[in-house]
Amino acid sequence: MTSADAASKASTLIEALPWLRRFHGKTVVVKYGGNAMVDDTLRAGFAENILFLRYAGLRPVVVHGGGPQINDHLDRLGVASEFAAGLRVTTPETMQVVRMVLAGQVNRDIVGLINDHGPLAVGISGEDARLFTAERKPAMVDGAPVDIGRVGEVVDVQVGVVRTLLDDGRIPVISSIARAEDGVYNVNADTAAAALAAGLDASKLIMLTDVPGLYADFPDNTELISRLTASELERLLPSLSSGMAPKMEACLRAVRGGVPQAHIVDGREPNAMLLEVFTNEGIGTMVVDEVTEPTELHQPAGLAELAEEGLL
Ligand SMILES: Nc1ncnc2c1ncn2[C@@H]1O[C@H](COP(=O)(O)OP(=O)(O)O)[C@@H](O)[C@H]1O
Ligand SMILES: CC(=O)N[C@@H](CCC(=O)OP(=O)(O)O)C(=O)O
Repeated sequence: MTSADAASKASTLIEALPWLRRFHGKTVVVKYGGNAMVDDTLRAGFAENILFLRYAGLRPVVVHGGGPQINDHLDRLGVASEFAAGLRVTTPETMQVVRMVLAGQVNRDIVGLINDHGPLAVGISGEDARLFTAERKPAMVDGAPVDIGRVGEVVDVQVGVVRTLLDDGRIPVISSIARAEDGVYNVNADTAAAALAAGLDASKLIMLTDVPGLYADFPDNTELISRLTASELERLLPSLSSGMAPKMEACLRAVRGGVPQAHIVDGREPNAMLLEVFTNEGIGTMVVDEVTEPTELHQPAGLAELAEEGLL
């Protein structure tokens, strides 16, 4: 290694130090989307990043989707996938497939990837210990109500099981399925992650997806919005389409629910999560509440504070 390389590596580590202190012991909910998990190298990198967060002293919680994996399975069964307002139209038969793929396949795969490095991940479904309770979600398309079947809106979150796992040093990995009085419901994973982040009083919600962030004028990709407040987002929401609508709605819900920062980050970018948490600039799109002082968000802990707390 040249001395310039060594100096640059060392300065990256030093840049991370105040952020390590700031997020030490803090809960971070990471939403892992199906489109960001289609490649083996990316999946392995995701597991490493989650472990890095955990070993750096944060309390990461994974909420996963698996839309493309559900589509593949339905395809093999000869069933067409249908979406309305960014949500899967879910018949009782489709619900069986959603549950099987998310809880039986995708959840197991993520838990296995993390546990290749040590016995930390524990997979659960949102049905377990009544983590998520849902009500049927009404949907509107072009101003008219449409029946999207067993799609749920999370109306209650019982975080006890997740806290117990975190207190035990585990990494909870959660499928976006919820229970209601009349059976199980399909919850969009962005929505589930936001509800959980608010329920846990998480310090951050990070949504990993397959775009660098929110584009101002999608599909035009010249202007990426790097930061916006909850009320700016509220005004923008009606103009958003497809996958981004539930994602940004979820960010809004998390921030309004008390989560200080919600981020959209490109899961195809190696180490995206680490760059978001441990660097001064961060990456992607960040949503914050208007009452949050920008300095509070961008100011890592000072070295003097670190020394005071015995961390230096
Ligand atoms: N304004 C926008 N900015 C960026 N992406 C957008 C926007 N509007 C719609 N999209 C689409 O949303 C997709 C991400 O949502 P989705 O496919 O549901 O991802 P995931 O599986 O990660 O939840 C992007 O790939 C992009 O095609
Ligand atoms: C109601 C609804 O649309 N549920 C989603 C749940 C999975 C999901 O959200 O997966 P991604 O995060 O990969 O998009 C679905 O059935 O596809």
